Amino acid sequence: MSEAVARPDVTSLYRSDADAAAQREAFRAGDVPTAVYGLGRIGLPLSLVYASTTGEVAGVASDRETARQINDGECPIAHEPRLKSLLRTAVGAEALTATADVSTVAAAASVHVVVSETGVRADDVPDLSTLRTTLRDIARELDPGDLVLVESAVPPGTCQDIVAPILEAGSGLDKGEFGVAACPSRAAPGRALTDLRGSHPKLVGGVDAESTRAAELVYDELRVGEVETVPDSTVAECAKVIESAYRDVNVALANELARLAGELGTDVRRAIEAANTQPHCQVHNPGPGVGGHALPDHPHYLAGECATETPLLSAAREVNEEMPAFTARTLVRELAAVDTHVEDAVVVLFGLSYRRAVADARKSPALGLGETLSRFGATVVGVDPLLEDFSAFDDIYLADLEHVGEMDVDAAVLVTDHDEFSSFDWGTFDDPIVLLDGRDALGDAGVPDSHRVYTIGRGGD
Ligand SMILES: NC(=O)C1=CN([C@@H]2O[C@H](COP(=O)(O)OP(=O)(O)OC[C@H]3O[C@@H](n4cnc5c(N)ncnc54)[C@H](O)[C@@H]3O)[C@@H](O)[C@H]2O)C=CC1
Ligand SMILES: CC(=O)N[C@@H]1[C@@H](OP(=O)(O)OP(=O)(O)OC[C@H]2O[C@@H](n3ccc(=O)[nH]c3=O)[C@H](O)[C@@H]2O)O[C@H](C(=O)O)[C@@H](O)[C@@H]1O
Repeated sequence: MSEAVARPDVTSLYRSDADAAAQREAFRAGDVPTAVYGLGRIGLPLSLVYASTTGEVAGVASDRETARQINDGECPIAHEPRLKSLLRTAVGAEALTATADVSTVAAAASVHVVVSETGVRADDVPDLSTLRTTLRDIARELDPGDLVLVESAVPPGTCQDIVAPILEAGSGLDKGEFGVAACPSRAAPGRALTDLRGSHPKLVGGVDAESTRAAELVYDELRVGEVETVPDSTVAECAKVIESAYRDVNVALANELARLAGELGTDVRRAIEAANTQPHCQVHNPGPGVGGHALPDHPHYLAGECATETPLLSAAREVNEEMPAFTARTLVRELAAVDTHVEDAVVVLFGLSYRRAVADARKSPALGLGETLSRFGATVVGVDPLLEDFSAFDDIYLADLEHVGEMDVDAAVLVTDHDEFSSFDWGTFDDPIVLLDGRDALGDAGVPDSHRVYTIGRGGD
């Protein structure tokens, strides 16, 4: 008869005496108590990935009602494939327990995963206030051997200069008694679970080598995809915001080129497509603006504290921020071409969220476009079949997709290319209208010849 082998008692990972195999086994078995702080668009899917790996995770929600919802198996995040069913399974198996009681969870956990929201203030200075509060809560309960993993996007240097000092000050521990690593989330809403599991490598960089090692071990267990360790936490933080800056600059190039379409008298989208057949050329798509919390904010994280100027990043931001106004001016010109003054016009914005397939209006191009057209005197109506929170749009009228075709309108702007619009029958607008396609996505339903069409980057009829 074989004797049962006692599992070594491994409850924390940083500077653990146990060998790597025992640490991995303990982590997978749920013996290393883990907490995820922030159950939002990224935190909730991430906590479920942790839960399905370890069988036991505590999730900290912003308030009791959200915690109750999650514990009842109700999913507060919509339009995220497989999230609902995974949540029900995890809650049913008691693999995820949500609470708003940060202290109790922090006291019990030895791996602390921080997914608090970060952003910029109105003056574009990075706003880490929620992250700091979360860290102070964790610090009060921090024990030797604990590991703090920062998934939030942050300015380079944050783990070294802000996270570790807050944890030291609040815990009375010294650096080297606990671990800290930047493990920035690179997941995109709409495919969060797939991305978190491993569509692309997970970047992991610690404030010291032992933090990197322990963080690598965690993500190796969590993911089917590769884990890429980088020299330190600042490299990991920097890489994350470089990705957004690259995309912002690239889209700015596309938008600047698109603005030349009229004067060049050519289809710039087609030219970009042709240029991109050269593998070294990967120009992105022009559009009515760049929104969300990543591309507009992260360039400010990169150089905000540096004395060296970054004119390219600033110019890209300016070009992209100007796109809603460019779109509004283009619409005014197209309306004038059919003898309609903008102040007499009813204009419908199709898509209010910042990009396709998300229910999120943060920094959406539709905000600036709606404001500008309203300021010009137009009556602005918005339609978005995905969005649930329209509070940012209190100065425009709202309509639903089923009935908007019955309205008497002068123009429509396709701001966001939600799939739901691809089968919209533009012929339901009986009278000819101006149709401004911001995304080159008018769909399969055909556009009656009587409508006047202008596509950003391609030009007009
Ligand atoms: N949404 C996205 O596309 C991506 C976001 N990220 C980064 O992930 C971080 C989180 O972003 P999202 O999930 O989009 O934010 P979110 O706003 O959807 O979720 C954050 C949630 O966590 C709660 N929260 C924060 N700290 C908490 C604490 N200590 N205790 C309890 N609740 C707490 C907030 O109240 C909020 O409900 C940000 O730094 C963001 O830059 C990274 C990749 C993609
Ligand atoms: C390619 C991708 O999905 N990048 C991520 C990005 O997600 P985000 O939701 O901000 O989407 P995005 O596709 O970059 O779009 C941002 C904005 O830029 C606009 N946009 C984007 C690409 C393009 O060719 N043209 C364009 O106008 C979009 O319409 C949107 O308004 O930011 C996420 C984040 O950091 O929050 C990051 O994790 C994701 O990997």
